[in-house]
Amino acid sequence: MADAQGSEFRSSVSTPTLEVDVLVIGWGKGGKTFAAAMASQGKTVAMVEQSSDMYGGTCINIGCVPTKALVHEASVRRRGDDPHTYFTEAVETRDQLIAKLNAVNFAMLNDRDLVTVVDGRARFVAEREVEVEPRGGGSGRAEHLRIVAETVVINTGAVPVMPDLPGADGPRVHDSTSLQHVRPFPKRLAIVGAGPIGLEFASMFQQFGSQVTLLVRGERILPREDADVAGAVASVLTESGIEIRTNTEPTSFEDGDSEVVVRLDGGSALAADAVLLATGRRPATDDLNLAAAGVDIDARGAVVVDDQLRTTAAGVYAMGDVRGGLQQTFISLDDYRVVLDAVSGSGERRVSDRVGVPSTVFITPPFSSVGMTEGEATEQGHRVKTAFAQVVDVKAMPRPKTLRDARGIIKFVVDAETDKVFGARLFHVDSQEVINLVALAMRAGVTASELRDGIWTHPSSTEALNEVLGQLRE
Ligand SMILES: Cc1cc2nc3c(=O)[nH]c(=O)nc-3n(C[C@H](O)[C@H](O)[C@H](O)COP(=O)(O)OP(=O)(O)OC[C@H]3O[C@@H](n4cnc5c(N)ncnc54)[C@H](O)[C@@H]3O)c2cc1C
Ligand SMILES: NC(=O)c1ccc[n+]([C@@H]2O[C@H](COP(=O)([O-])OP(=O)(O)OC[C@H]3O[C@@H](n4cnc5c(N)ncnc54)[C@H](O)[C@@H]3O)[C@@H](O)[C@H]2O)c1
Repeated sequence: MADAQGSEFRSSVSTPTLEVDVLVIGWGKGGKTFAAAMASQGKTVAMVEQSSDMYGGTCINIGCVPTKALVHEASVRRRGDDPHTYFTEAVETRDQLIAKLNAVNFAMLNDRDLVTVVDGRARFVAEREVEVEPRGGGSGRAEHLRIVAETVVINTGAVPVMPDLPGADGPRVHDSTSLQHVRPFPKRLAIVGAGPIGLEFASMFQQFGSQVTLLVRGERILPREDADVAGAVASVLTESGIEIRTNTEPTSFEDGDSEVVVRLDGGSALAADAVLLATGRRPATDDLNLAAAGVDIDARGAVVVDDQLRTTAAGVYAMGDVRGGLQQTFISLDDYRVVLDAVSGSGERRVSDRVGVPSTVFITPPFSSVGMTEGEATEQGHRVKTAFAQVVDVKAMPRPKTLRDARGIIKFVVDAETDKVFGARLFHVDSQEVINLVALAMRAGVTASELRDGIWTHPSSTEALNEVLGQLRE
């Protein structure tokens, strides 16, 4: 019997079975795009998502978009605004935006005749066969179901790594999701970990009015960056009022009547109103019973894939955070392109084709990077030319001054022999946009001289290229 969505149902006394061409487990960026593409090709598709709060995935609901909405609200707060009231209103603005995006994402798949949205948690019971434990409260199909498919995509994302320390499960200790709705607003916030989440929340909460202490395990933040670049970022954060404590990590969290005390190795302690554990995210594979599907995972729990994102089981692919590698939305999206090509294209696109992958950490101003650092390029034996400029000194770049934020630096690392760009670090307003231009130049083999002599709009942050790339020295 075919249901309204065109998928075949086999009813047994025990559990009804849905047979589809394509099963996507988890509403991540890559998976949802793949589901829509497959339906456009006339395939029947089942999308299983464990929470209606997550239609659209991490990025839309708890990751990139809501945090960047909060980053923006924090950056336009005036000094006189009461932090508690201002934060409460900012969270309401965030919530309204996210509710809309969640609904749009649900409709984007659910409105398609060939797609069945299933509300529940999927668990493999055999090769390309899952059982779904239903979850109520959503708008999709919520019933105990088996789903059998020809092609399966695992797109279950990642979950926070919470250190196994006494008190880490206390009421004032948060992950990046719960801190977005923290009540009351924390006057003092301690953040453990200085990856993208730790840095972004430190910058954001400092601007909302918290006294932020950033606890860094190593000797400095951004340990993989050149020392001049990492030092410039640390200086701006420190000058904005964030306390950065290096070479330290917590040993326990003691919850009291009105505060939490963070005990640190070395014997010192820190009192705070809230703690953020920003200690990394690991692939969400624990409950998938992947062994039943013949899908291998590595020591970190990531699904093992080849260069075209095939798992160790025929017909089963993995995309995004769950397969290890860079945890970024645009990587999940590019994973979709690789799998689409493997399933229904020329089959030539590969993960290893990627060149010049940019990224931005959304502190204020944003810190954007692409390609190699100076240290990496010289370690590889290249002769390099570099340029390093303070944004405030770049005369051909009035844009940051018009926005009243001329903080930051620009660094370029260029091949002294070919004039091609090895890498760039842009730490200034608009850098999240300019870095994409530099990445494209790297991919297309555009030289540093061509970027230097480019015609760019005025006043824009891109204009910095005219001046800074004129300062390259060996
Ligand atoms: C606070 C924060 C800020 C971030 N900011 C940025 C940023 O600015 N830019 C950027 O590029 N990246 C950012 N990231 C990273 C980015 O959000 C992720 O890399 C990206 O969303 C991963 O997408 P994905 O396709 O792997 O899956 P996800 O979007 O994580 O989706 C996985 C889905 O699977 C569901 N699921 C899990 N298990 C099951 C199961 N068994 N059955 C059914 N459903 C299941 C989950 O509920 C979830 O909806 C941020 C992350 C966080 C946490
Ligand atoms: N703008 C963006 O692109 C963006 C923003 C947010 C998150 N993300 C993605 O989300 C993922 C998770 O971010 P994250 O910042 O949580 O992870 P991360 O792995 O980048 O950083 C975690 C940090 O916590 C430290 N740490 C771990 N355990 C610790 C402990 N017990 N004590 C002290 N320090 C400890 C680590 O040394 C590390 O510096 C990242 O991979 C990132 O790509 C991206």
